Amino acid sequence: AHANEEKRWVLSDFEVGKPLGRGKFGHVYLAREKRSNQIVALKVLFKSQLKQSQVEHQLRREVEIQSHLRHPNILRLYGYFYDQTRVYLILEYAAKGELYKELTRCKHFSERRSATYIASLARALIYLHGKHVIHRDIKPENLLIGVQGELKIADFGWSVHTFNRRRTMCGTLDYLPPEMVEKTEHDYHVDIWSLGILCYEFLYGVPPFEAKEHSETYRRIVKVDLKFPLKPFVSPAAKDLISQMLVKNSAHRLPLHKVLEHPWIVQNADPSG
Ligand SMILES: Nc1ncnc2c1ncn2[C@@H]1O[C@H](COP(=O)(O)OP(=O)(O)OP(=O)(O)O)[C@@H](O)[C@H]1O
Ligand SMILES: O=C(O)c1cc(-c2cccc(F)c2)nc2ccccc12
Ligand SMILES: [Mg+2]
Repeated sequence: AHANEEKRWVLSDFEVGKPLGRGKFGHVYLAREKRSNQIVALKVLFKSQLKQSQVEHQLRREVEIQSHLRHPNILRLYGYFYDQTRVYLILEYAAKGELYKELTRCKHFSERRSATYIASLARALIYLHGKHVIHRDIKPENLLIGVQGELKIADFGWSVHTFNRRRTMCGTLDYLPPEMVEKTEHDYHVDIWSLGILCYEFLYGVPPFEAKEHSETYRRIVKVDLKFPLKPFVSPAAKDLISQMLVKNSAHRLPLHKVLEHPWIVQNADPSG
C-alpha cells in the first residue's frame, strides 16, 4: 500500500467535533478520522480569504515543508485536502492547547520549566536548520502543548532560504531581531535571537523590549536595550544565557548547540523535554 501521504482525504473521512480556536483564515476543530479512530486537529481555511490575502502560494509552500518534518517538538501535518470553498489541514492535536495562555495564567514560568522549553526549542531549531528551514515565528502564540506537556512549534510560517521575505508588520514587533527591524535580509541566526526573547519572556512574563509605542520597541531592539528586573528572581546563569543570545551582531549570537551545553540549561532542563 502507498504511504498514507498519497491518500486522498475527504471531509466525510472525519467526524468533526468542538472548535479548538479561531485563526486568521478560519477555525480549527477537534476531529476523529473514522477508519483509524485517530484524533486530529482539522484546520479549515476559506479559499476566498486566502485569495483575498494573496497567501495561497505561501500556504502551499509551507504545507509542503511542514508535511515532511518529523520532530517531537514540531507539530505534525498529516495531510491536507480541499473542496469547492475550503482548504483543510490535518494536524496533530495538541491536547494542552496554547503555551501563551499557560504563560498568561502562570504570570511567568519556573527556571526548570523555562529551561526545558528552551532546550526543546533549540533541538527543534537544530533539526530545522539542518533541513535549511529557517525563521520560524517562534513567538508564544505559535507554540502549543502536547498531551505530556511537551512543547510543539505549531505555526505555518516556515520558509526555506528566505531572504528579503517581507514580513507584514501585523502582530507584535517584540520578536524581531535588529537585522530584521533595520534591513530585510536575515538568516538562521534570527531564530537564536527569538529564542533569547522567548527565554526572557518565559522567566519574566513580558518580552525584554516591550514598550507602549512601536517606535520605542524598535529603538530598544536596535539598541539591544536589555534590562533585567529585580522581580521575579532569575538566576545569573539564566541572565548569562539570555545575554549571549540577544547580541546585535548575528554572527556573535550563541550557536544553538552551545545553548544546549550552557550550564543553566544543563542544570535546569528536564532531559525528557
Ligand atoms: N493542532 C492544534 N491542536 C490544538 N489546538 C490548536 C491546534 N492548531 C490550532 N489550535 C488552536 O486554534 C487556534 C488558531 O490556530 P492557528 O494559530 O493555527 O490559526 P492561525 O492563527 O490562523 O494560524 P497562524 O498562527 O499560522 O497564522 C490556536 O491559537 C489554537 O488555540
Ligand atoms: O482550488 C485549489 O486548487 C486551491 C488549492 C489550495 C491548496 C492546495 C494544496 C495545498 C494547500 F495548502 C492549498 N489552496 C487554494 C487557495 C485558494 C484558492 C484555491 C486553492
Ligand atoms: Mg495563530
